[in-house]
Amino acid sequence: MSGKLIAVVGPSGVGKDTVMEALAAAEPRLSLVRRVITRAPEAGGEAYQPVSEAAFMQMRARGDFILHWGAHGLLYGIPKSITAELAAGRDLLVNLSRNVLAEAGARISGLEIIALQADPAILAQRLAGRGRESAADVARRLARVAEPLPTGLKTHEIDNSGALGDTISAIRARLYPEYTPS
Ligand SMILES: Nc1ncnc2c1ncn2[C@@H]1O[C@H](COP(=O)(O)OP(=O)(O)O)[C@@H](O)[C@H]1O
Ligand SMILES: O=P(O)(O)OC[C@H]1O[C@H](OP(=O)(O)OP(=O)(O)O)[C@H](O)[C@@H]1O
Repeated sequence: MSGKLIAVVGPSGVGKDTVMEALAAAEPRLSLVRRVITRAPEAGGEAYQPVSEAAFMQMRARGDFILHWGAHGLLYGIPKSITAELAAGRDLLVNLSRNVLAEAGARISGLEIIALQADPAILAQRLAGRGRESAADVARRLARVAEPLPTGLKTHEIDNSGALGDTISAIRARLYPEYTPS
């Protein structure tokens, strides 16, 4: 049976990368998709493939990406090779822009969406605490307005304002109905 692509989305600072790491560590069925990003290699956070803008454009022209988008002054690409991994039955976790979900749903069968939410004051606090961006970049991230989520896709809305462990249990229960919290 084909694997499912699980897209984690939500505003900057909501905890996408943190939740994805913890989920992949807890669920042996899940692997993380490594994104291609025009971000400096030393920026930290998720494991990504850092590339120059020129290299990104070349990869895009070659058709290396199944999805790509721009946000926060950066370019992001999802390698086309994920289709072979899904066909091999692997479940994959990927951090996507909310703006590419409709396209993702049209291209990839078995897409499920984890839409993370948290209170605005918590987002501000978490972004400041993360320390990856300047104060100006944090302000821009908080002001970013995304498209509403498309309808007709299998979407799980999950609140990550509380403890990380609670979020992980809630997501596992939604993705894998046979999961029982220990
Ligand atoms: N449930 C949580 N409780 C406390 N801190 C969290 C929680 N989830 C994420 N964080 C923290 O919030 C910050 C932003 O998380 P991150 O995963 O980078 O968010 P995103 O990828 O959505 O921008 C990080 O410093 C992370 O450690
Ligand atoms: O269109 P949106 O849904 O608002 O998403 C915009 C971008 O923000 C996130 O990136 P990234 O993980 O680099 O930034 P973040 O850690 O600040 O969320 C997400 O993965 C998208 O690439």
